[in-house]
Amino acid sequence: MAPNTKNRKACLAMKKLGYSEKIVRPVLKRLLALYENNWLLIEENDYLVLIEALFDSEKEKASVLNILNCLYQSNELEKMNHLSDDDVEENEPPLKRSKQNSQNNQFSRSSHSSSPNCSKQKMAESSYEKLQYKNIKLEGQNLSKQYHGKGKNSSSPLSPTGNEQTKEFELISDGESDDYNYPVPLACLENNGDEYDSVHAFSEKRIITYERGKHKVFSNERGDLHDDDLDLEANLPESEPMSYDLVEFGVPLAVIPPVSPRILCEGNSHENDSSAKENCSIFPEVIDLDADDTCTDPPLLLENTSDMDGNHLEYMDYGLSKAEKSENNAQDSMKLLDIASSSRGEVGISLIVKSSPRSDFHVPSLEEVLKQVEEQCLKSYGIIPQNGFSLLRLMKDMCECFLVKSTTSNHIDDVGPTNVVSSLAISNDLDSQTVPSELTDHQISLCSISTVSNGPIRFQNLFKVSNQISRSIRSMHLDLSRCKIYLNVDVNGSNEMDKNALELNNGASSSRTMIVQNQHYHQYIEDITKGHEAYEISLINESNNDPLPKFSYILKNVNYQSAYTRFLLSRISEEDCCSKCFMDCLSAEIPCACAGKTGGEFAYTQCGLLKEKFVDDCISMKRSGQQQNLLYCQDCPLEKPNDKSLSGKCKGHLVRKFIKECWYKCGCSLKCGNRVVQRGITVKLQVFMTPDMKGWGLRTLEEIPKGALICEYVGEVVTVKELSERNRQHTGDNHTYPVLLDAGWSREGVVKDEKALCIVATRYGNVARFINHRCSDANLVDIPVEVESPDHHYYHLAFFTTRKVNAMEELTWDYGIDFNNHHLVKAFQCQCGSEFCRDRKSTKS
Ligand SMILES: C[S@@+](CC[C@H](N)C(=O)[O-])C[C@H]1O[C@@H](n2cnc3c(N)ncnc32)[C@H](O)[C@@H]1O
Repeated sequence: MAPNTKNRKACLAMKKLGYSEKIVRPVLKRLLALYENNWLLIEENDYLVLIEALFDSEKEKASVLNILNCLYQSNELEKMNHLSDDDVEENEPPLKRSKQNSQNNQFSRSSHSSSPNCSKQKMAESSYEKLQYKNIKLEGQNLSKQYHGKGKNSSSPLSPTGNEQTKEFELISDGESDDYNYPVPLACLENNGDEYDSVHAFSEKRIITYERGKHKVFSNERGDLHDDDLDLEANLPESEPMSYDLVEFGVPLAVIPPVSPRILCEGNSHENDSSAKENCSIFPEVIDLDADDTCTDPPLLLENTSDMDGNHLEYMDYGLSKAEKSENNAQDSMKLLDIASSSRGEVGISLIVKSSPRSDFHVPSLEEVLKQVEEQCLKSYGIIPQNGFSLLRLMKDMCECFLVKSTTSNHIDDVGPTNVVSSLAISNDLDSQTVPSELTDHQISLCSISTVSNGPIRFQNLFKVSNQISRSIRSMHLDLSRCKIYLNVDVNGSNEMDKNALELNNGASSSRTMIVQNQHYHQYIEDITKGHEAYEISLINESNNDPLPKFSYILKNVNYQSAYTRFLLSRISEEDCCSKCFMDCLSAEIPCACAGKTGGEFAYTQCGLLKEKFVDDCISMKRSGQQQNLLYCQDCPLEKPNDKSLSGKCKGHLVRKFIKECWYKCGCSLKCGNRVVQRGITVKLQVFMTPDMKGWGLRTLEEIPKGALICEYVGEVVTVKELSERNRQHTGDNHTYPVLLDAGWSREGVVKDEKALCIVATRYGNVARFINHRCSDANLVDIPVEVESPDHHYYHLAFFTTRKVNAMEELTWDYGIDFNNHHLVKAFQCQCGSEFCRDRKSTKS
């Protein structure tokens, strides 16, 4: 398909969601530039990235609107009065309008009272509100009609309680959406008779529709709303035999692949790419069926030039179509961003900034520039600081990416492993205070070359990476963040080395481990999450030939057949939620209701770590828990699932400290007080084969401070009954350990085994499924986090560090196993190696 047709298709698809072509085109153009005209990425998941980008651009517009409202006073925008509603509607997509309506209602209330004199602003706001209100009403009707239609027609085995679902939905759409700004996903229900054939996801509206076989599944990001949670097995046609393979390849609900991920797999043979792929066939690569349609224009050769060592560099221009280029060229003869690689595998990023001549030009400190740009990025793109965003990281990622992309051929053998290790070891010599007199192959260097002349100023950054890296990027993990960057300044021809050497990972000079792994491993996967997590999580096996773990990576829990985790909004009382929270609660004078759960104070510090005392309390409750903090239920579901004849005498459940996340009703997510169990991992982690018989394990490649959130334990939510059923049927899962959600039993009385829940991450899970057990002195502690549930029948489990963890340390948590008296699953023989190991059998052996 020609790009033009693709353009049209995209605009049409967006039109269905209420975005006019006028809005879509510029956003699409930006995306195409960003994704290097890779339509596949844009079309994936029914234009998910485009929808997200549209939301983002709408957000920006909303803030501009606020500013405009204020400018109103100075009459500068008087003419805006003449805009008709139709004009506004044309530019405001309905999806966005309903959301903005809710937010606007909140803000306008306060602004009315705080600025009584601003009458024009008030006028603008109230007419805006009217407009918004009109829209949400209409959409609400639309939605319930659509939904009821679906409910009635659906014969999905996924909906065992179809009536209930309709009831739940009515409750939300009729009464509460207005009050609580419930982001009801309207437009995506407008199916127009077309079948959904893949995952639909809306980042803001948080709806995902997913169809498997003939069934449609609707859910929002919080998993709380309507219709069916994923019923993995019941959802398969009856004629299809239920096999694990089917499950592994199925796309579970809530898996929203943001981009088509690229997996680098290493087989035993480097030459044979296809065999490498086979090795990781559990993570099937996205195949570009439409390959002919993608823009296949070869990269444009802009100029040939040489690097500092006189090596030939090929500069390529990325991201702009020919038409855009000529358009740009008319205004600007200089290219903005060039990436170059030399025959020796060096990579250079060149950023050219044109400005008018200035006599006071001086080369600024690189640190200052980076800091300022980072701040601007955080503001402009709504990046969450906790996610560890840094410009250097971005540049590093870009270089790595470039190298990976440019070295998929078979040149790996060019450089021997010993060679690589030794040269990198030199580059990582952070002790050396002397600035090298010349840049060598094994240094990563960022050079700033500026020439002051009467003409425009040319400012160029050049990022050099050694050729060895490019050749062997697939065969080792290279952590560039531990290298130094030297700023080399060349002003008016006089070459002066700046003393301003920077380390890429600010202030982490204490951890000087260069993570270079030997080439003789059996398996390597660059990113087991396939791009789902914020950071790649690699997998490496240097120890044996064990098969790769078979599971599907998911970002949030999915419900297996009978597990019930949907909660009605009406069940959450006002004092238990923060319906009015929209800002950063942590800086509010009075903590919001969520803090009530953690003694009136937020569990987190301003910088997002758990407060030290809170961590310590959780650790000590857990450690002493085995003896003291146990609660006993009358009729314990855990003690009798396999054998009904057993007494069911409770062996005690641990009392837990809970964190309450503050986003259920207000949807304010990370901005708000207690941080949401964050799905993105903020440190680089690696799955590795443990040398001590524990199977795969998880380690960190970076130092982590105490109290940092690592990840949530994500998997299938199953009832205790279902779990024991599975255990009876299937014995093949050697390395699996379910987590029992048992914290609510003390308050709720008896929970029947049909209702009691566990999280199992054997077939579906996230990175937490690789975290091994360590008795007592583990470096992680699991803390229950209440998000949507008003009781403790269902909750999330999040892992936080109990102390500072060094790079390359294995991450472990205490499963709380009583090795002499195990509950649902047979305990393994503990190999944790802790001096406090509770498994007496294994400490003896
Ligand atoms: C949640 S999984 C952890 C990942 C697992 N090692 C794997 O290879 O997939 C739990 C399983 O890992 C193994 N395991 C975890 N901690 C262990 C330990 N301290 N000693 C021995 N085996 C352990 C057990 O087989 C357990 O059932």
